[in-house]
Amino acid sequence: MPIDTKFPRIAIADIPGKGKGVIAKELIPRGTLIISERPRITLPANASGMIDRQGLCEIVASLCALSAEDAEFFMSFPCASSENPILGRLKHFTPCFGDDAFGLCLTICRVNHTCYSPKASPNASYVWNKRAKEEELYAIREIHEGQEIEVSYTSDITIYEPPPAYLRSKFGFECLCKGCTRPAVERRISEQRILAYNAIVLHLHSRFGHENPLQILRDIERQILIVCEEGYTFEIARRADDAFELCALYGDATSAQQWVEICRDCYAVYFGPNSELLKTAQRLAARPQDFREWKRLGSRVLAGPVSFILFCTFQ
Ligand SMILES: C[S@@+](CC[C@H](N)C(=O)[O-])C[C@H]1O[C@@H](n2cnc3c(N)ncnc32)[C@H](O)[C@@H]1O
Repeated sequence: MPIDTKFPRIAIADIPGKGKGVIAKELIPRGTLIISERPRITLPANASGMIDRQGLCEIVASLCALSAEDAEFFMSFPCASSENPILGRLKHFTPCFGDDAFGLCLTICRVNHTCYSPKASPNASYVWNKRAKEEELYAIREIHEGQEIEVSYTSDITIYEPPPAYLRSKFGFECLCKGCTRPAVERRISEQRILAYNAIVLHLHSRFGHENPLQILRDIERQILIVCEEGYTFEIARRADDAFELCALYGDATSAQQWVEICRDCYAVYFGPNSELLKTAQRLAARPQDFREWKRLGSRVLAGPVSFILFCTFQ
């Protein structure tokens, strides 16, 4: 039986094989702020890697200050019998809050992980709101009533390591998402494609000014198509940012503006209205000429995004 929370659009429910999870109680449109939650406990970031005796004492003191209800909630997180009952549970609370702390949010920490894959990918993302000092969870896709809300615990594709190994070593669980439970051959194909993608984007910037920029833009479009097929929707923003830079280096205001509008719209959905990335993208969309290296490589008409990229961006 799902348990209601103080956030009206969601409930906590049992998810087969994953313990508890968060489900939508109603249709949640893309871009919605689903949860905004102040951590009950915050700890310095260095405590998240190696917790020493002093760190453990601080954690225990913080846990003792929880209300009986919150303490019970904390204890309901999964912990293997071989693990320390506090440290084993704390590993569920590692999202970083800003650069300097990690914390325990009682509801957001119930959100399970899914890898990016052609079968399924995250429908939500979390972000730390520095001003409000709250962790926020945004819907990055439309989420249907009854659907599980899932984020990725491994967001950075450019330091790609096959997610199951990373999850095992960092969080100590075997991932049961739709991507990881695909046949091995399908997973291997995806891994090869992502590795090839990483190799190409790693050298993208060093090609600027040395190769035909139209060819580079075509390569960027091809890479965007690959990541869309593999479910890594946020990569669209990263590559659109590269394309924006290239067009701005050649002083093509129209194309630069179209590319940075993609970044702006992705950041708004992924990071909410307060993000610095969003503000920068909004500023550059209004005046691409403010790019710090505007026209450094000359003056040339390039190309904006083709329609399939716009289509992928708004899925
Ligand atoms: C942050 S907690 C999420 C809430 C947790 N399911 C619970 O019952 O409280 C992370 C833990 O949830 C489980 N989990 C999350 N995503 C999973 C997945 N894709 N496959 C299997 N277990 C998962 C693992 O036990 C993991 O250590």
